[in-house]
Amino acid sequence: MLRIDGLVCGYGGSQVLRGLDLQIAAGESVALLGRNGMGKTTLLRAIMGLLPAKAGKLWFDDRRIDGTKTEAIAKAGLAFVPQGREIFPDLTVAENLQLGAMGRRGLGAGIPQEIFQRFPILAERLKQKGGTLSGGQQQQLAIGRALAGQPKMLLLDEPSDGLQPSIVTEVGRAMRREVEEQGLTLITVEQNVALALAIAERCLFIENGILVAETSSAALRADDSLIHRYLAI
Ligand SMILES: Nc1ncnc2c1ncn2[C@@H]1O[C@H](COP(=O)(O)OP(=O)(O)OP(=O)(O)O)[C@@H](O)[C@H]1O
Repeated sequence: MLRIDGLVCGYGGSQVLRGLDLQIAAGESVALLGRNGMGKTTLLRAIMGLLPAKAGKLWFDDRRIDGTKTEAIAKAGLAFVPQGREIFPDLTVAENLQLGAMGRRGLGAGIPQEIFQRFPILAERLKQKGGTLSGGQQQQLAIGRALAGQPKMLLLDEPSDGLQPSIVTEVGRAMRREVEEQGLTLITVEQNVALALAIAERCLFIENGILVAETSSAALRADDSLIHRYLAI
């Protein structure tokens, strides 16, 4: 579903991604792990067309997407929930979700009801302004808004950031069900290894802008030496 060959990308003259290769099949849930500053967010932004590739090729559903505008990439079925959950604080929960639905599916698209099964709190807060929700509720709204467009693939950047443990567990369960029941393909960047293991069946390790190791979540649970090598400070 997603294929990246030799991606080089960065800011100004500095390269962050240095020839990164990656393949993700439809229906897979993959966690991207690595120390701070190794290029995880940069990779998600490059996939969404928010940062231009300096070299390399990207395909989504067999279509080249490097050099493509973000709007067209979103229409093709990719959605991104950035770190810090960028919701519209002055719009209500319902309006946030409505915009997510229309963004990809066009005017008149309704909010898919599965979103309220995933995140029941959103159904209770429909008329409340996004900015008045707690951090955990805003994260659920940000993910719900992305899912309202019924994407084929979702890119999630640090969903646990700033959330209390019980909400992290709830978000993890909701994402796992989205993968298993809706067939969503998912890439999650996450520092919280427990959450990454709960969401993903495959873990990729990034260091200095390339993928340096990969393993199944089951293997990582049994042997955490890769975590010590690529995540310990
Ligand atoms: N807008 C920017 N302008 C210049 N440099 C940037 C910008 N954003 C990130 N960088 C730099 O690019 C490198 C990779 O950053 P990136 O955010 O991709 O890392 P990360 O692996 O996601 O880590 P973190 O968990 O810290 O976000 C870092 O050295 C960072 O300082």
